[in-house]
Amino acid sequence: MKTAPGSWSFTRWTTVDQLEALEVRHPEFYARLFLQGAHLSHFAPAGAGNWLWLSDTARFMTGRAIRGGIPVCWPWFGVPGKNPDPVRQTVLSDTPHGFARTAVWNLEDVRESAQDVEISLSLDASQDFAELWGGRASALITFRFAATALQVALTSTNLGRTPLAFSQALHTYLPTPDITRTQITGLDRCNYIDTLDEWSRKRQDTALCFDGEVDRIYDTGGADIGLNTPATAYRLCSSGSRSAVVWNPGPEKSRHLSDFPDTAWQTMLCVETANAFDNIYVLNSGQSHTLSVMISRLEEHKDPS
Ligand SMILES: O=P(O)(O)OC[C@H]1O[C@H](O)[C@H](O)[C@@H](O)[C@@H]1O
Repeated sequence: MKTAPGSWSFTRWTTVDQLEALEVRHPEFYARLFLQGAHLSHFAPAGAGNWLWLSDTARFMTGRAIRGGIPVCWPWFGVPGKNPDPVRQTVLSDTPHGFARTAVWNLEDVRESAQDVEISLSLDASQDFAELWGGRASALITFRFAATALQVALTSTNLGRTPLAFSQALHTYLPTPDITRTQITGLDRCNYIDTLDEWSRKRQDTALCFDGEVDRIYDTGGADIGLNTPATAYRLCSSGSRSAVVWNPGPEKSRHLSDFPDTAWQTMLCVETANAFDNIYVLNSGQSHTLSVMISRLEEHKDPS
């Protein structure tokens, strides 16, 4: 059922510090979605805590990326200079992760039912970002919240006359009670770029465990990814994605990160649904591409160790 503003049953506008957000209080789940960055900070089925990690020192300020939740990195991922030529040539800025995560998106649609809520936001990147980027494109993002899963789908459309290259990520921050007892499955036998070892190419032979800083771009070919923490297990099923970025800043880098407590690396990690480096994609004029992830989680369980 599509509903107009004012007739929403579960969704309402709210303001957090300087930022406007939509808050969904559905009997089955809670969510908070900021217009700036199309940034989801909270998703929690009834009776559960936030499935997403959000920094205790996150700031909700105009033009500032929120530390935690799901930042949208678009139309480029990472440092522009590290992107392959077709992406780098379009970028006119040094800013990492594109402009979408600090741009104000437009509300397109809210659909509510007894089972789920869907919210769509759009960003027109055809003119306003000309100082930062040489492309002309639009982005449409749809969040679908339900008791058992969170789904995010980001569609990019090339509005220009010539082919346009993109890198991108749904930069999901997830919580763990203890990063040293956290494991990622589904990446074994995948090749990856180790950005901490001069961007050398390596192969993952086992499940991925953490014993310090990790910053890697995996070639997943679209495989599902599992995350096992001492408290629970997540499953991330993607489509339109050929990369996964796994990031934990470790103790040293944490001290220099904005809006990030020094010890927070012990209780978070990012598993990013992406198309990056070798897996950038090029859209012809008028063509669209959708990147999506569905995140589900087991009930919290007692630490087995
Ligand atoms: O600090 P930010 O710009 O939000 O970036 C945070 C992190 O994002 C990604 O995971 C990159 O792979 C990391 O190299 C980067 O440090």
